[in-house]
Amino acid sequence: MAYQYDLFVIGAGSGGVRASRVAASKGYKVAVAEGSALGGTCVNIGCVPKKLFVYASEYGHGFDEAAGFGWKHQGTQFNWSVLRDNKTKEIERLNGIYGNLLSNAGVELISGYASFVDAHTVMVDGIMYTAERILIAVGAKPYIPEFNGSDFVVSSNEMFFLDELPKKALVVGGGYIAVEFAGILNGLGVDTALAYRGDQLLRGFDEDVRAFASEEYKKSGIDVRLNTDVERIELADAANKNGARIVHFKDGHSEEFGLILYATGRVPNIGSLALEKAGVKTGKNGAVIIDNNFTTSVDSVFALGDVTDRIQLTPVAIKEAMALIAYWFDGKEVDFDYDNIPTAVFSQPAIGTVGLSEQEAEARGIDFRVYQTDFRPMKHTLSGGTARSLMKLLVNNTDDKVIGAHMVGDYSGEIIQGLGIAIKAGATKADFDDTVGVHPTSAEEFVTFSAGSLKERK
Ligand SMILES: Cc1cc2nc3c(=O)[nH]c(=O)nc-3n(C[C@H](O)[C@H](O)[C@H](O)COP(=O)(O)OP(=O)(O)OC[C@H]3O[C@@H](n4cnc5c(N)ncnc54)[C@H](O)[C@@H]3O)c2cc1C
Ligand SMILES: NC(=O)c1ccc[n+]([C@@H]2O[C@H](COP(=O)([O-])OP(=O)(O)OC[C@H]3O[C@@H](n4cnc5c(N)ncnc54)[C@H](O)[C@@H]3O)[C@@H](O)[C@H]2O)c1
Repeated sequence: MAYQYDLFVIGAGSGGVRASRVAASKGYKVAVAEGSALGGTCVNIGCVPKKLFVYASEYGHGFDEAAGFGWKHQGTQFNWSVLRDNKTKEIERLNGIYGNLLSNAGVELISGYASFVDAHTVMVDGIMYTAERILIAVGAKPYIPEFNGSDFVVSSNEMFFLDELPKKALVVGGGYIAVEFAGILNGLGVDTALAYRGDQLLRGFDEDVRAFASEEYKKSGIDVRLNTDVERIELADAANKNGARIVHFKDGHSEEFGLILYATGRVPNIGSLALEKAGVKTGKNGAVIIDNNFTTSVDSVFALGDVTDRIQLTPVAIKEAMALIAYWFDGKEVDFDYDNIPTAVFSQPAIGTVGLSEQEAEARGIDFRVYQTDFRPMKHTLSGGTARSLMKLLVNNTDDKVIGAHMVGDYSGEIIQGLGIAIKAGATKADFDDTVGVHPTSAEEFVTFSAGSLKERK
């Protein structure tokens, strides 16, 4: 049977743009449907605007720190609408670039939300499109638990377009988004509380990293409240929907906040797809079930990125798209390595991590040793700041290979990328030791760890 397209991609986000553009450049006839702005979550309401906000909020601390270096200024003023609108202009510029990338590659862009008609047909705005292959790359959306007053909270989506910044905010959650936005708000001068229901923030990260980061967040001015859960929320003035909210916590105390951000996870964004019409099976939280080659329960339908609920990171969605392209065009079975994915949390201070945490290495029964240090970064000898940095290296005793690297401190995200290459290439502790340090940097600690830094493990 002849189809209109070789490939129809649903969603022009991180994974969908890469897959459609590369497939078209290799000769496929490709269309991509996008219901919102080009570039998806990362470009519009994720990584990129978030990082711009992080830069903005770092200045909030920078003015204070500058005095020790001789700078004097007469007070400071922050204008939220300037930041918000400059950010939006930059994102619109990026939307244009994504449009050009797609059209230059010969991809047909169809504006609107697509839904399945059958295993080879989708519909957008009442028009049917047939394709030999259909790729689901619709990403994820915020999950907010339902409770009395959950209508009075916002998700990260709204944080990028607020009319104004509140004086006092509550962030609920303990993952990437919660700690990043708590840092942003705090740096921009908002009195910020971060409430997490568990014992410690950032579940899944190395325990030393979690404890250290949490202390640093407190030092930076965030009111970190662990073992804290919200019972219900109400408007302070029922007639003013945009006004203050009163949060009633489960421990019985109540408090007023101008804004409440729920950063309680993200779930696959399958609501508009009518997957059942194609027979595509889903699992927990609606994640599209795929095999190693990103093929769903239906041979002609594929899925990648956040909608599969594996690792929700932009470079992962992009790499998955490239692996799928190699599978389609070179017949190469996919062997995607989900180990050793470097990642950064752009909190303040930032966290960089790659490889195993101490707890994961223990759980795998590996015989390993840990080098660890924490120190006052050179900048703070004059800044008056009290922030410290943490660095940690895990080494397998059997073959001397470095199996994990973790850092809390300025530039962690930048530093961890290089360590990711070394660990992926199988570098040993001896290779790290043989590498000449870059002086004076924090990063050089990773190549100068000696027996004196060995951690005594329980
Ligand atoms: C606040 C925040 C900060 C983040 N920061 C980082 C970071 O710093 N680094 C990092 O690596 N990752 C970060 N992420 C995660 C990253 O954004 C995602 O992992 C990545 O965007 C996933 O790409 P994707 O292609 O799976 O989906 P997306 O990029 O979400 O793209 C999916 C697209 O599909 C469209 N769509 C949905 N349904 C339909 C339909 N039926 N028809 C047509 N189009 C549809 C959507 O509008 C969207 O444009 C962040 C996420 C958030 C929310
Ligand atoms: N820098 C980055 O690379 C970056 C930044 C932001 C997001 N992301 C990606 O996006 C994903 C989603 O981020 P996220 O922070 O929303 O999710 P997350 O899964 O990292 O964290 C969700 C948090 O909400 C808590 N939670 C869940 N249900 C709750 C409830 N009912 N009440 C109170 N707390 C609850 C969880 O315990 C957890 O601490 C991340 O896992 C990450 O992969 C990456």
